[in-house]
Amino acid sequence: MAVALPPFPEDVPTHPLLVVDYELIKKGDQQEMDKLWEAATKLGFWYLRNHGVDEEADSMFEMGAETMRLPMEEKMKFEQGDDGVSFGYKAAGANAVDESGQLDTVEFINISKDDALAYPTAVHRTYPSTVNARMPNTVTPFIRKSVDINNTLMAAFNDKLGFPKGTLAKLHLDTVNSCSESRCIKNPPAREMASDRQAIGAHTDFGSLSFLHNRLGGLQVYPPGTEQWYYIKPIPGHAICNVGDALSLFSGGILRSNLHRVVTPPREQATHERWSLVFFSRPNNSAELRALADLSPVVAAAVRAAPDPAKFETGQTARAWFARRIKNQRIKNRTGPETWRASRGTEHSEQQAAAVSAY
Ligand SMILES: O=C(O)CCC(=O)C(=O)O
Ligand SMILES: [Fe+2]
Repeated sequence: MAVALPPFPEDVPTHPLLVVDYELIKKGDQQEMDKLWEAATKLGFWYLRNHGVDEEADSMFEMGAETMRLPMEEKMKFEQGDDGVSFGYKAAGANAVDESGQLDTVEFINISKDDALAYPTAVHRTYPSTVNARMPNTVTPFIRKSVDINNTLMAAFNDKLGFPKGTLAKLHLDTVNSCSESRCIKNPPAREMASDRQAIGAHTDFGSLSFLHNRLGGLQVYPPGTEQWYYIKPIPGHAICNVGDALSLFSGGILRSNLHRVVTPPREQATHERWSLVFFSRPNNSAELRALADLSPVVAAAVRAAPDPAKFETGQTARAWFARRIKNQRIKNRTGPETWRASRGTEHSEQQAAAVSAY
């Protein structure tokens, strides 16, 4: 990863994101809070600067590279399986990227927050030696800092949404099990695959907040009110944050969980390996995914104004929602287009259909 990477090209369709300063958010700066709110409600994506996690992220990329270099046979001992569990290793081609069953091209290693915080006790599962070796000095510190950042952002949303203090915090505890995890992702250079392949298919994130680090382009969003995919340009020192389904549901749709995907990096960047790193905050496993209208008049009004208020009553716990989505994107579980449809979250069905045919 020490190789110099070609710059992100100027001539591809790119969507700007608001830049939120984490230090200012921590200080409670009102203008910065307003910017965060605008970003989270309109597009659901923003850049985060001054987050202080660059060193830990670099070490996580090293851990990822060491892990992906292990023999396939070794990695497969830690494979995530087909039962809706995400923790562990996922090989390239294990997931569908669309209704037709095209295969994804990324391999990744997912490490549970619960396992990292309790290490060396295995709460959910064990990991490859390359992960264990870096658990105390790399993985756990990265996860701790990421949890802190996501919790701080969630506290800001909590107040703007009109919830009693600590409402979202209680739904995202470190003391109960959740599907929260870190993910280090490797996508091979384009010469090793057809360049029109999707690395990760169009999706909304399954949990509450995602904190993403990438170096090369390839991430694209499908903004509301458009009918096109746009690249998000990676900017050094800027993480990319986005809202997932759970926060969108808790907030009665006020916070936006937007459709995105990963494709081959643009132009000259395509011939390079693409690495990315995410920390996903997800609710307590037992949390029910529904609009918390009883806890906030703001959310209650949003639900009343929604064209289809019933969609905020999922009848599913965070754990069940997540397992359903993971399980139905696994290619081994595919029976037909209905399996892909069963893997969907809060994606707008019309927007989803337009996005897939626009590819
Ligand atoms: O690799 C990226 O830039 C984004 C990854 C992503 O969207 C995901 O893993 O959910
Ligand atoms: Fe995502």
